[in-house]
Amino acid sequence: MTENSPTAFADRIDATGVDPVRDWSARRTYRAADFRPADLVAAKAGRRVSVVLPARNEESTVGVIVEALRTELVIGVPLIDELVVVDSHSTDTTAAVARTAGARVVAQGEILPALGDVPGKGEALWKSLVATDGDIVVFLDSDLREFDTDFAVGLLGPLLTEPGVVFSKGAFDRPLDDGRTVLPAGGGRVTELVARPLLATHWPALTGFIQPLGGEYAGTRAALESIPFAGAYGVDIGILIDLYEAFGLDALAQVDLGRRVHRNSPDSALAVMAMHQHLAVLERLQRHGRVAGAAAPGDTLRLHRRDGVSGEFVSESVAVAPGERPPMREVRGG
Ligand SMILES: O=c1ccn([C@@H]2O[C@H](COP(=O)(O)OP(=O)(O)O)[C@@H](O)[C@H]2O)c(=O)[nH]1
Ligand SMILES: O=C(O)[C@@H](COP(=O)(O)O)O[C@H]1O[C@H](CO)[C@@H](O)[C@H](O)[C@H]1O
Repeated sequence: MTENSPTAFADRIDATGVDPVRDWSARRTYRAADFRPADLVAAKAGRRVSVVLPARNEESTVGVIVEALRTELVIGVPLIDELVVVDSHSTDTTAAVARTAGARVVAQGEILPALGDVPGKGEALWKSLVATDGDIVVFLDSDLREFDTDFAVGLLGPLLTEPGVVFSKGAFDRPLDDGRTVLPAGGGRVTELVARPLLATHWPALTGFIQPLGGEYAGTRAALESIPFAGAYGVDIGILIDLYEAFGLDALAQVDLGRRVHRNSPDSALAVMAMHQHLAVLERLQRHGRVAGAAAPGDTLRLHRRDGVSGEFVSESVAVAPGERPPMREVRGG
């Protein structure tokens, strides 16, 4: 148990009105613009940085992302020491496009073959730890549109400059591409309908994370190699929960990366993704002793939006206490 572990961390507003999540957010929310690549190169102080892109059938976007990272943050300034694409059983030209753009491409199935291979993003990220050697590892999705290398700079910022921070997660606006146009909001459907309510119920301390499922995050190798990786799309929420349980909230940070546009899957695919969240959370409820009765469930849903005036993210808390009524026959004395 760390000084910030759940049993020590007052997960909800206490009697004095102190809101620990709001205090954490004020202390550990950064902006990509807070960090300059050249300053971060100096801050590396001998540490190596690996950037990993898990990619399954991303031929239309992976090349642009790799080329931008290589041009600006490998050749332009030596911030990134290795740029690796994990080819996650693609059936298109993802591997060739990524290689041509300058990435080292590793086939997911060829890493740790003795341990077999499980389809899914979680396997790609877990195996990437074997295929890379950086002291800090940055994960970026390969289906991003409008990619900006500030995503990597921002995520590396707190890890290279804030002692004690072992993990940083991207925060951003989530437009929704409905196939005809890109709507300004509406993305992050599994986040809003599944992950955020699950965390509000079981891990209120993590409700300050604006995008708990976003695929853009970074961690120290030591921290990432100390926790299990949930399979498939449960990996993202699993890493967040397990690093919180192991290192406490103040070791985690989030960085405002602006706006994130990616390929939006159909609802049918999101149902499977949603089930991955439930399975990852259920496993962690048991593992971290948050079984029923160990702690009162959260009763507040913290919603985030970008303020039109300040341009900063603001949050509002909605009380959620549905309660329950007893069987009517008991009320009637039956
Ligand atoms: O089996 C898989 C599934 C997904 N991905 C990658 O993981 C990232 C996030 O997946 P996806 O875009 O399908 O999720 P979404 O962002 O739509 O929730 C993308 O770079 C995918 O190419 C992967 O490497 N292996
Ligand atoms: O945030 C979400 O709800 C989902 C789906 O996003 P959209 O509704 O398609 O914008 O996307 C995220 O979730 C996946 C599962 O954790 C991550 O792997 C993806 O990187 C992330 O984009």
